[in-house]
Amino acid sequence: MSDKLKNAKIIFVVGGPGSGKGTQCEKVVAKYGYTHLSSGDLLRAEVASGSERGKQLSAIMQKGELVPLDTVLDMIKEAMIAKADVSKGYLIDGYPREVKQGEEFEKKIGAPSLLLYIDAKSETMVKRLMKRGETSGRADDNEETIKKRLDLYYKATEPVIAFYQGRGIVRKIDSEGSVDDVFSNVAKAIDSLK
Ligand SMILES: Nc1ncnc2c1ncn2[C@H]1C[C@H](O)[C@@H](COP(=O)(O)OP(=O)(O)O)O1
Ligand SMILES: [Mg+2]
Repeated sequence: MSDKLKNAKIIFVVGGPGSGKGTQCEKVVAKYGYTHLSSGDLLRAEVASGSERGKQLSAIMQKGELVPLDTVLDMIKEAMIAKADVSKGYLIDGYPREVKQGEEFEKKIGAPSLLLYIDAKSETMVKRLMKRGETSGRADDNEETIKKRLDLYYKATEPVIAFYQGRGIVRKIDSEGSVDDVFSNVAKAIDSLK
């Protein structure tokens, strides 16, 4: 465990692609002063840098697969430490994608006090992603890759939710409603932490 992050408040934000994780996290940042770290955004930044590591990541991400665990975790940890002095807490968005990732996170960084499970129907997620794809420029926002990402989500990530349910830290948030309606429930869950 890292010293600088010893007392950090950590929230895992888990949900399918297009469920609205990023959208809700931005609102939490604005209201609570948390630091939002999206593992996907960190990885895409690495790809954009043109580094050798970025090139390898790019190939994996275009196929809709998961990148190696250590790579993601190192990037998250570096980003957390960089914000340790100013952050009220951390939203870890899109991670853990599988149970093993959660276990490694806890070994290297610390334990989450809450898991926000952003839940939308798969038709809703597909619809939102196709719309996002019109402007996002994301290589994985296309019909074929979306389908793979959803399959992988149900297979690998749903067990993550079950795992943390066992610890009693999961708050399930219905994400079918408007952005503001969803956020009012997100805010309740975060308020319940204090
Ligand atoms: N409650 C909501 N209602 C309608 N559209 C929403 C929504 N939450 C998010 N969206 C839109 C914004 C994006 O274009 C798209 C995916 O949202 P996102 O926040 O990028 O999802 P994620 O980060 O979970 O992949 O859906
Ligand atoms: Mg996102």
